[in-house]
Amino acid sequence: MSDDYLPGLENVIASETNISYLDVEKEEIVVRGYDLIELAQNVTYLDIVGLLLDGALPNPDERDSIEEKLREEYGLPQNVNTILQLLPEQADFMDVLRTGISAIASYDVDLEDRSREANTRKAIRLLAKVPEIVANGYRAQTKQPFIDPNKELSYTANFLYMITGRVPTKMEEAIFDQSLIVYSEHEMPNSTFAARVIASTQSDLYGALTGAVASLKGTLHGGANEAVMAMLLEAGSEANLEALMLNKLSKKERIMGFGHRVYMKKADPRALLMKEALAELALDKNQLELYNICVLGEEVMKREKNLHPNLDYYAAPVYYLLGIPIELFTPVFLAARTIGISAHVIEQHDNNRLFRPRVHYKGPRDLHPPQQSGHLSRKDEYE
Ligand SMILES: CC(=O)SCCNC(=O)CCNC(=O)[C@H](O)C(C)(C)COP(=O)(O)OP(=O)(O)OC[C@H]1O[C@@H](n2cnc3c(N)ncnc32)[C@H](O)[C@@H]1OP(=O)(O)O
Ligand SMILES: O=C([O-])CC(=O)C(=O)O
Repeated sequence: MSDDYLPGLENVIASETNISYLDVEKEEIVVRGYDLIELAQNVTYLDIVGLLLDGALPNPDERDSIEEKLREEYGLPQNVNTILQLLPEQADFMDVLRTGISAIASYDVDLEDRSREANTRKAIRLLAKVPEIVANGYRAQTKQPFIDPNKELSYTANFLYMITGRVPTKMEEAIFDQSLIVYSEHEMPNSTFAARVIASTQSDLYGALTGAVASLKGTLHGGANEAVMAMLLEAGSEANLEALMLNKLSKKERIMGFGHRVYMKKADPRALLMKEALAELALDKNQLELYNICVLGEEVMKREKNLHPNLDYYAAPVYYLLGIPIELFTPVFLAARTIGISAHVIEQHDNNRLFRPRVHYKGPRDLHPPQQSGHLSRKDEYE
């Protein structure tokens, strides 16, 4: 047994993978051989779905076929919608999503089949249904009618439409699609690791994704995008944001949306892309003040802590301007990441080794319980 202990498994290699790798030196997020940022600038989210599931970028016919399969899987069982409606009003939307994903598992006739073909079918089913759980979960909680998926719209436009009730403009659709790509896959974050750990017991994809939802909810991970928006709104102006951030830092509080376990003092390339998207969107929507506030926040953190923004910092205001309710920012992240996590679960099932690490035990040894007189041992009771 190795004696090395690295808290938080920092820099520990936990898997071999053909899916993705963060090459921090080259500032590249390698996804199946491509640079994720270059992909986000040139292809669509459904191309990424094909790439992650099949290992190669789909041609236009193959992409259409993926979209067709997704459309065939649109729709939630009525009972699942009822479950979403029965959750209490104060339910957190990541908990709603976790419940919804857990509930649809029981409707899958392939549930116990771990073959690549069955897992791929499950991944497509999840990709079709998770956006609807996100949208319906929100609509149920806010007492609004559900919006049926619109098969005339692209996968991406339909996702936004089910949330906001409005067909997005071409520009909004393109920016949302780009955000789904940059959120789609990121090597071995806590949520993907959680999913692989679960899958390594030969548990199913739905269970692994459900565990990943719980992981992603935390503010040190996906939950940061909602916390970022809360901070930006609380500030409301550049002057206030600087004061707010300095106050938090003086109290040794973390500023959400900054820092990263792997990038550390380097920039997250995805944040830079979302910053560009924010500039475009802010200009289009006459909201340049929001863009300027964000840029100032970035400058303050660079100056005070030499920390860069991560994806969540710039994705948050982008989602805000797209009209997505703040409580859905992290659920949308999970929806986008469903494909990456599915690819990891499939890879884990294809080449499995049970995760079962050891510990450095630091507790006491050689203690004994008090020997109570009159207390019958189980053996005595049966004699
Ligand atoms: C898409 C995503 O999930 S990206 C992550 C989203 N999460 C966030 O944005 C939450 C805010 N960020 C953080 O809490 C951290 O940067 C993490 C959790 C993402 C990474 O943390 P770790 O790798 O564990 O870094 P660690 O906690 O060791 O921090 C190193 C130093 O930077 C500081 N630091 C790191 N992030 C921040 C931050 N956001 N605000 C203030 N200080 C920070 C730490 O206080 C620490 O300082 P110290 O050495 O003086 O004690
Ligand atoms: O990689 C991580 O640890 C967190 C992250 O940025 C992501 O999941 O997108």
